[in-house]
Amino acid sequence: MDTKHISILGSGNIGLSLAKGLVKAAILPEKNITLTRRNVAALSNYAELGFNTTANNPQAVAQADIVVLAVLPQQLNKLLDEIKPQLNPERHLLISVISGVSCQDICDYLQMNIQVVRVMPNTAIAIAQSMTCIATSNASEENMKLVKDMFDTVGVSIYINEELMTSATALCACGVAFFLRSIRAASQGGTEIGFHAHDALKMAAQTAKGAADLLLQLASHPEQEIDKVTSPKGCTIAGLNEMEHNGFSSAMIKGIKMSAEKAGVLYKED
Ligand SMILES: NC(=O)C1=CN([C@@H]2O[C@H](COP(=O)(O)OP(=O)(O)OC[C@H]3O[C@@H](n4cnc5c(N)ncnc54)[C@H](O)[C@@H]3O)[C@@H](O)[C@H]2O)C=CC1
Ligand SMILES: O=C(O)[C@@H]1CCC=N1
Repeated sequence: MDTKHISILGSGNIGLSLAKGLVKAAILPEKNITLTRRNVAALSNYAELGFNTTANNPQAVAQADIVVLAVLPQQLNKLLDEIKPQLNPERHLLISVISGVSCQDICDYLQMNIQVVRVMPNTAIAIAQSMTCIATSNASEENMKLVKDMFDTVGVSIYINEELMTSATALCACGVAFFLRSIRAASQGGTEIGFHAHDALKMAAQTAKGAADLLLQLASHPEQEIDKVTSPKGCTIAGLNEMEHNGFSSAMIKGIKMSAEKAGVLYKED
């Protein structure tokens, strides 16, 4: 990427994961990234690494070409009030990772026609393994490409219609937690049947990684791969059917629907 300066406003879980990913992927050096947080002392480790850290959002915007909005939905309006005087539609590109807030919501609140790209990464961005969905209603093709190139370097990214952004939030961003909980549950099962907890967790995590890679590397369907595991009258189908009798698939589907509904109202709820 040409030497740009990115300011991440609201450097909490996802903001910091993004910052780590950008540096790890050598997209930008620490000195070209400014991290803001109200309690700037909480960023002292990052300051030591060479990131610029401040509680001063307008100053961070003034330094930046790309401004990433990474606060909670209910914290957004106050942040926009604070930075509006510094925003310049000719210069700044806004990237919002905020769930449930449309590009139009941001332009309307700012009363400004500034280019906004909505991006939904997940926390695996810190290790360049994010599934990132990208949408806009007003950004140029050039800026969309710039953002996609950036997020392709820290995982896999796709363009989606903006209307699907809350669905993407549930499936991909919340999804990290869903899959982690299922790995944790598998490890708890493993401990019940004889493995020490740390071994069970490692075994469950590697098994999950292998299962995901079977789909990604072979481009096959889960049921096709499941059929290869389930020997007739065997123990896999016995365990799998027991899980289904207890609502395994149904629980996952209902949870994802619930998260998508909630993601859609986070901004409006406040
Ligand atoms: N955590 C995740 O996996 C993902 C989160 N998101 C979205 O990212 C946003 C942030 O989520 P998290 O990182 O989980 O929340 P978080 O609470 O960890 O981070 C938000 C940060 O913003 C700071 N902050 C609040 N107001 C501020 C202000 N005026 N100036 C500077 N800093 C301010 C807070 O102190 C906090 O550190 C949310 O809108 C969420 O929907 C999107 C994708 C994934
Ligand atoms: O839980 C949340 O609301 C945020 C959005 C997606 C992941 N974390």
